[in-house]
Formats: sequence, C-alpha cells, structure tokens
Amino acid sequence: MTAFKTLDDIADVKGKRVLVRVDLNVPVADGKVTDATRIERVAPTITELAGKGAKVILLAHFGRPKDGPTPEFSLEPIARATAAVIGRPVGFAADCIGEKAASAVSAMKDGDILLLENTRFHKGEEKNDRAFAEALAKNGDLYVNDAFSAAHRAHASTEGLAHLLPAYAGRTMQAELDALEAGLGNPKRPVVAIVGGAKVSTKIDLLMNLVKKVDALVIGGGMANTFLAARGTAVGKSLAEHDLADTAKQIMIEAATAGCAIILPSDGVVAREFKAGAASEVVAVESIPATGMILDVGPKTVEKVEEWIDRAATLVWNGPLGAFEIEPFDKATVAAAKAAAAETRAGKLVSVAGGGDTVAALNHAGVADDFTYVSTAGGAFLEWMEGKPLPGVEVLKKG
Ligand SMILES: Nc1ncnc2c1ncn2[C@@H]1O[C@H](COP(=O)(O)OP(=O)(O)O)[C@@H](O)[C@H]1O
Ligand SMILES: O=C(OP(=O)(O)O)[C@H](O)COP(=O)(O)O
Repeated sequence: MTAFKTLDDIADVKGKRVLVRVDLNVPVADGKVTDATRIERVAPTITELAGKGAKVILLAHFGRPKDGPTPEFSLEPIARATAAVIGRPVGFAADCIGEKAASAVSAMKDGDILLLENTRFHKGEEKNDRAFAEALAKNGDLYVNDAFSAAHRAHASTEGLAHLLPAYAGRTMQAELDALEAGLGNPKRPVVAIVGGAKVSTKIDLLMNLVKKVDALVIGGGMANTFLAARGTAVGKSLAEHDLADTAKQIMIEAATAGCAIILPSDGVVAREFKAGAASEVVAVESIPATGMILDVGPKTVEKVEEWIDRAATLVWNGPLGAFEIEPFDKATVAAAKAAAAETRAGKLVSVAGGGDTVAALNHAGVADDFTYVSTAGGAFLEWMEGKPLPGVEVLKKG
C-alpha cells in the first residue's frame, strides 16, 4: 500500500487544469534529444491524464541557466520531442508564469497538453520562493509530481507547489518509490548491494548508510582500490584516494558492527595505460605491479559477486565494477549485470539499479530491461540510497 496520493485518488479530473512536474532534463546534441528515456518514463502519466480529459500543463527545468531566459536552455525543442514520444500534439508557452502562460492555458481544451518554458528562467524556482510558486499555482487546479529525478531539489515546482494545490504522485514517481521501498525500505532478505564507480569521496554517505541496511556490500570500481590500500594492499598506479584510508576503515568497522559482509576484489585486471585495447593481465590484488592500474575486478572476484547475486533476494546497484566504457575493462560489470538479469528473469531476485553511469553500463550489457527497476535518477537515487529525505517526496506523503 503506497503512502502517497496517486492518480487513483483523483476523483474526477475531466476539465481540470493539472500542473504536472516532469523531468525533461534530457541529453541534447545539435538540437536533437539523444536519449528520450526520461520522456518515455513520464509519458504514461501525461497520456492517462489527457485521456481522462484533463488539461495537462507540464512544468520542467532544463539545464542550469544562471542568467534568466537563454535560448540554449529553452524547452521548446523538448516540446516537439515529447509530442513525438507520446504521439499527440504538445503545445508550448514561452513562459511558465504571467500573461504568456495564462493565455496559453486559457486556450486549452480538455485533453490538451501544454509544456511551459523552463522554470529555472525565474530565480524564484531554485529559491523555492512562495510568490513564484503562487504564480505557478494560478494556472492549475491540481498538482502532480512525476519527477523523482528532481525530487532531491526543494524548488518551487518540485516542493513549494505541493503546499498550494492538492498534490499527487504521478505514475513514474509511484513506480520509483515502490521499487525503492522494495529495494531498501522493506526488502526481502538477504539484501546485497553492489557499489562501484570511480571514487569513495562521492559516495561516503551512501556506503555508511548501506552497511547498516544490507547483508552484504560488494565494493568494486576505482573505489575498491581505496579500501584495498586502507587495509595495506599496494595498488600501484590505480585510482585510489589514499587520504580517505581512515574513512574506508571506519566504513569497514561500521559494517562489522552491523553484521554486513564486505566483499572486496581478490583479483584485478591490470593495465599500464587507460585506453581501449590496452594490454592487460589478471593479477591477484596482493601482486599488483607498481606501474600497473586496476581497471576492472578480475574473474575470481566476479565468481564471488555472482555467488552473492545468486544468494540474494534483493539487489541494489550503483556504480560499475570497472572502467566499463573501455574494452576489455567492461567484463566484470557485464558479467554481474547478466547474472543479476538472469536471476531476476527467473523470479528469484528483486533488482534495483540507478545512477547515470550504472544505467549506461546496464544498457551496454543489454540487460537494463530485465532488471526489476532501473531508476532514471542520478543525484536523487543516490540521496535516497544515502537515507536522506527527498523534499519533493516528503511533501507528497499522505497527511
Ligand atoms: N577501476 C577503475 N579505475 C578508474 N575508473 C573507474 C574504475 N572503475 C570504474 N571507474 C569509473 O567510474 C565511473 C562511474 O562511476 P560513477 O559516476 O560513480 O557511477 P554512477 O554515475 O552510476 O553513480 C565510470 O566512468 C568508470 O570508468
Ligand atoms: O538530471 C538531473 O540530475 P541527475 O543527472 O543527477 O539525475 C535532474 O534533472 C536534476 O537536475 P539538477 O542536478 O540540475 O538539479
């Protein structure tokens, strides 16, 4: 039972003006959207509301404009991309408040969809300014937030508006929250977390929170080197944050106290250069050459990771096990992703993954669709995994 009001709680939406906060912060190159995943994720909420006869008014930010309206940060091209994804016309208004927004909204018919210009063109958005939120609220009867990936921001369109209008979680927000609840809120045990990526420094809070919640934590990627070095293993020229040795030790102590097993690499794929096709060898972590860099975890470690995936009932994953963008250092990440996908397909595992590079790695392995849930959020997913309350989510909780 979800703890949020959802679209199912709206009695009659026909003819209502529904302000829907979506995350359309999508990658664009040469004016074209290069990955429409975020648009695809919010399409169900938009089409459901429009199909029920609501006037669907989309609010979104794009990039981080600092100087008010700038063409490079305009949402206008994204309106066309959204129309292409949902297969219905999407109007566009050149401002999200004031006369331009009001006249575009008043011209809407039931079932119409309108995208308002970048909310961050107004300073009040990021300041969560009450007057700006009120100006946004003038154009709506109801508020739906379907932008989980922006929910770690306490901005006017992600948080402030929910205090001013009846507020509901959209379908993607609902799916995301349900998946995260299944992943860490009230998970089936044992729970295994895989955390990789480049650095410990960006994920200290995440690691500290996870060791208290999961039964086993697999540490891979560049950050594993920091842990290996902290326990006295020489890691050669590998990426490692030696100044974080004490932090790494503290995380291991917290894990031992909480009864969380820590799985560190026992072998690595070592190269002298960080480039595609570089000569590499598999080396036990006790024998890393002084001039070598660990760019992936080795096959023995992969076997261990696969055993833990096999044992797990729930898997949460953030960060690749190696420098997966460069072959052959993608092998461990691909193998672990395939193992998790197979267990999930067999109905033996709930698998939840998130993070920009993690999603790219799962796509690279060709298994993103096999996971129980893959979050489109980067920062918000991490903050949620760190155990931090997300302002855009907190405000939706049923009173
Ligand atoms: N052993 C390694 N040495 C250097 N970089 C690594 C290593 N393993 C992984 N990485 C890098 O970590 C990056 C991804 O980490 P991160 O940004 O934390 O992931 P996410 O975006 O999913 O949170 C990738 O660019 C990858 O190349
Ligand atoms: O793309 C986003 O962040 P993400 O890449 O961390 O998921 C969100 O749209 C939030 O954008 P912001 O980090 O500029 O507030």
